[in-house]
Amino acid sequence: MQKQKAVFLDRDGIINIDHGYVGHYHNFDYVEGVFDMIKHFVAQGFKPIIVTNQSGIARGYFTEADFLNLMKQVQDEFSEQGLPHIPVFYCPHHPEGNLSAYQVMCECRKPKPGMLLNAAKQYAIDLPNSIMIGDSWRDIEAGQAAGVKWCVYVSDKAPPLEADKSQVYLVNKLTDIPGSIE
Ligand SMILES: O=P(O)(O)OC[C@@H](O)[C@H]1O[C@@H](OP(=O)(O)O)[C@@H](O)[C@@H](O)[C@@H]1O
Ligand SMILES: [Mg+2]
Ligand SMILES: [Zn+2]
Repeated sequence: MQKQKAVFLDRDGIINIDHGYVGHYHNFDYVEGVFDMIKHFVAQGFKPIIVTNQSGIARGYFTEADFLNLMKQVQDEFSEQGLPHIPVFYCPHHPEGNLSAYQVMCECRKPKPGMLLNAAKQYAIDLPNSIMIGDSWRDIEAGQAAGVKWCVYVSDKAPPLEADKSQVYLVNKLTDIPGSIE
């Protein structure tokens, strides 16, 4: 099967403003410019895929059903905005979660690359030509561990002192992401 390059997208802080454990659509505010940013990468042949830590589920702040319902509404908005369906890979776990079913040291919670590797298997993704965009350094580490070509760190916070900043674009906000990344 022909492999395709992906743009892996963090959710909270990239798709929506990270108000902290956003589990319901009434609290879901889209980041300015996010639809155009995704359209831009789609036009360049990247398959958008969301990879998101959702420890709010393990912490009992909202249920997995709440999350899935929220993401259905987000997909409806993507479609309204002329975007394709965007696959979502999520990690509901946390090692200190309150709900035992989700209280695990899993392989999918970023900075581990599990969600990106699963997506790559499921969608025949060309990881060495893919991109990871996130607002937390753990997103960048997940992308680097998965072997993507470039990462984009969207934050006004500096990377950690010991960070490996090779192949990472550092931008303050989404609309500062360069038009072409290679
Ligand atoms: O940015 P993504 O991966 O899409 O989702 C992050 C969220 O699950 C939450 O992740 C939490 O981190 P902990 O999971 O508590 O370490 C905090 O950063 C919250 O502010 C944030 O809303
Ligand atoms: Mg985030
Ligand atoms: Zn997990």
